[in-house]
Amino acid sequence: MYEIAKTFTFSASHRLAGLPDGHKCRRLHGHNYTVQIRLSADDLDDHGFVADFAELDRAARWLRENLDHRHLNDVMDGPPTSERIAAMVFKQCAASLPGRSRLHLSAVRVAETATTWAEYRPAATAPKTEPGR
Ligand SMILES: Nc1nc2c(c(=O)[nH]1)N=C([C@H](O)[C@H](O)COP(=O)(O)OP(=O)(O)OP(=O)(O)O)CN2
Ligand SMILES: [Zn+2]
Repeated sequence: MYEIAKTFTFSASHRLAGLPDGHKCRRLHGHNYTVQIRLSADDLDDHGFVADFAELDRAARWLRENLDHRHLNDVMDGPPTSERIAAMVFKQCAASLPGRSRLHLSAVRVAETATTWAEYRPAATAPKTEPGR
């Protein structure tokens, strides 16, 4: 299987109001989010591409138009965690991809900081855990 990826950024504010009293993330704050969108295929097209990287630009349009410089609590129902943002972006990007069965949106990864990330991928393509773990 081949996989391509492109990374996008957006800036937004949020607060995670359901966290315990005193947790710093209950307070209004913001992040420069990084979103990596990954597209896979079992074979390549006539150009030797999984898909033109421009396909990923199109998939990310929703992200730029709907999340950049927004307050994420206003955009989402429920807590705007990285995990839930990744799932939301995945669903939106999947809907905007061309309807060619050769291509699969394999994962969306969201990072709030340089050292943390959360990823959403459909269960069918999730890596298997080792027995006994
Ligand atoms: N599993 C998750 N945990 C946390 C999330 C999340 O989306 N998923 N989000 C937060 C907050 O948004 C917080 O702003 C980020 O927390 P953290 O990485 O701790 O941020 P810092 O830059 O302050 O990191 P330090 O290592 O503490 O300096 C919290 N948890
Ligand atoms: Zn935060």
